[in-house]
Amino acid sequence: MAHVLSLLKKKRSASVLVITLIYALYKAKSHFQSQAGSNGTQASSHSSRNASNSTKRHKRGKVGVNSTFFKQMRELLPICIPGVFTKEAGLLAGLATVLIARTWLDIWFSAFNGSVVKAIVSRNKEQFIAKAIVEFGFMMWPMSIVNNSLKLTISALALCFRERLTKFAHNQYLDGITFYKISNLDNRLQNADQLLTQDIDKFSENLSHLYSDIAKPIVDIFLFAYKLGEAIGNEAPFAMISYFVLSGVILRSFSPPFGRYTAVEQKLEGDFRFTHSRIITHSEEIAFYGGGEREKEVVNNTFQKIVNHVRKVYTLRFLNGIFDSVLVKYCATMTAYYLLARPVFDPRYATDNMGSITDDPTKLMEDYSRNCMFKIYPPFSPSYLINLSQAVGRLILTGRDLTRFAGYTSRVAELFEVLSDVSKGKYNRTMVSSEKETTQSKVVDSKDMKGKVIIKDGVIVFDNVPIVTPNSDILLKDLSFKVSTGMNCLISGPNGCGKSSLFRILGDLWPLFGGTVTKPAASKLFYVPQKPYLALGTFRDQVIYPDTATQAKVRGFDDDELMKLLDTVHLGYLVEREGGWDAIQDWADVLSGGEKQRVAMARLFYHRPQFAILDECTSAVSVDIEAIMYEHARKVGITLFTVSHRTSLVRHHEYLLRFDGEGHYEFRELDPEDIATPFGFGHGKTRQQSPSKKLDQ
Ligand SMILES: Nc1ncnc2c1ncn2[C@@H]1O[C@H](COP(=O)(O)OP(=O)(O)OP(=O)(O)O)[C@@H](O)[C@H]1O
Repeated sequence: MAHVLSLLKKKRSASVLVITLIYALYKAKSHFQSQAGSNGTQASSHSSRNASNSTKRHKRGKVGVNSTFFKQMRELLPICIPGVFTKEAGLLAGLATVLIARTWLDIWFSAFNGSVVKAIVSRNKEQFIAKAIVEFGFMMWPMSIVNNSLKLTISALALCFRERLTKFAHNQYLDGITFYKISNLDNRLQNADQLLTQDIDKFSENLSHLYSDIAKPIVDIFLFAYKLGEAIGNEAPFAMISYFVLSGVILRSFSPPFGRYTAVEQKLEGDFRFTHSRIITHSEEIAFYGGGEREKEVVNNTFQKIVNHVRKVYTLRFLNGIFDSVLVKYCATMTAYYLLARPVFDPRYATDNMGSITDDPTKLMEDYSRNCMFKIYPPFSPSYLINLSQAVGRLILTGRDLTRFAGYTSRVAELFEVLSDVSKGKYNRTMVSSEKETTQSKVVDSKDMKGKVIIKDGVIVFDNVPIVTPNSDILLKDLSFKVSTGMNCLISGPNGCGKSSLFRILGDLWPLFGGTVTKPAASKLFYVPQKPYLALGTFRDQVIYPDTATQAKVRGFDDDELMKLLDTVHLGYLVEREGGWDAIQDWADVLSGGEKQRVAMARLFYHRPQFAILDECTSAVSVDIEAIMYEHARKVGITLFTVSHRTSLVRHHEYLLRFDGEGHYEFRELDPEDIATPFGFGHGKTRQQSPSKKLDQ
């Protein structure tokens, strides 16, 4: 009686332990779900752009193995495996062959091990040598080759998938100016760089494993269930599989949404990476300001968010893992012991391969070891039951890992969706209303724009064109002016009034909401910014960017011709100083501010467009060199639009386009008075406009 009571007590404490564990898992899951949600929101709250990301995530709902996941996979798989006669399809076929070979070797090994155990138990030395030395010595080669071929094929497949996806993404991202639009007009993606580098890689890696993680267990389940059925009766594999299916269902309903946590983690990693890349990009400015401490605070805060998130995920994985192991491993082992021992203890269930009453002990040992004994040679297991359990267990764990994979899938699919939308001219943007302090997501489709573009040489005409920012703020309601070849135009106005925005519309960077723009083809317009972009490559590449050396040669520019361009901007000394045309340096660091601006002017003379937009691009150049460059531009027939506040530039221009920053502008001929008071407002016709308003108000 006392024994029964103590057993009952033990059972009760075991049940209490299990209930406590399930409760802890449930609490941790719900606590963490709310944390993960706020994490995503917190990480997203530092800008309106990020706010949209979190809104988007909420709208998209749970990241997991659901209909969205399968839809995303249907879109991504044809990119990874574009056809039957491709390298990827070949590798998949190869992988299937290797997987079948692996299963065959597992079956061979189970039978082989039984024979070795029998040889030992019956003290049969000849049989032992024939099996353990000769047969195994021969078979170890195919085992080793098959195992390593499996790893090789999976790695090759992952690389092929990554290559396909990355090249596909690059083709869209770097097609035209999609890369600009993704970060300036659409704000669904925050870290395109991370998506293109890390997330595609992780997705490819997981996808390549997925095939073997699903295909191999399925093949194994059928084969080993058949073999085990032969050995200990057909109900045994059926009972085992039913048990696993049931435990899989229980696990699925209790498992936290690891897929969503993976997506949040990737986003936090992207934010962290971004804070570091900003420090590298702006190192000089930060150093001058002595901003190290401030930046440290920012990067540490961003990093802390990752640490908190990952720590919580690990905790949850720990609790989930305990529950998993008990259910999938240990309870399964108990069930397996029971099924295996049944033919031995109950003659009704005995078969020729296990538990027959006439069996001698060595035969029983051989049968037992073949059917059950635990794994001794990873990764080959000598037992049907272990192989079967492992196959089902692997399938269940793959199902669980699928949620993590769904996280990567959702990020990569979102990248491709945004790339496709943006390249078709569809932007999704969160508008921030300062008056109502609200954010609102808005879809803009370039096809709905009423603006018209006419391509024509020798003239730039803006006819009632509104200057509207991507945030739908109207800087100017309708702008009209006409500049023909040879008529340089000076543009002035206070900061933020829309001078550069005008050129963004002219250069097709921003959509044209209305009116008509007449301009030459894009190749006949050239933009020179205040901070010139210096490319990776040789010194020659800086002058001819974005052409290549071969294209420059085709255009008739050898190094002597390029030297003449450099002499025009008084930079001839640079070639020798920097070690020749083929020298490769970090040009943004090596050249001074004025030198960079003069290299950009040499680049302008190399391209010799019909019209050039000079956006404060000579601010660091002395007035005399500036004059030489302007005269040269006129000599070679480049008509200039100059944004500048320098009075010295007035004499190089015929027209003035001036904004007052309150929605008004004037366009008129420059007259001698302007040299003294250059940008006096009101000499000519002034267009009155209401100040900045939202487009749809
Ligand atoms: N990508 C963008 N998204 C939303 N608004 C923008 C974007 N780029 C610029 N703006 C807004 O458009 C307005 C005009 O900017 P723009 O760069 O044209 O000014 P600017 O006249 O060239 O100023 P500055 O003389 O300082 O260079 C500013 O209020 C700016 O905040």
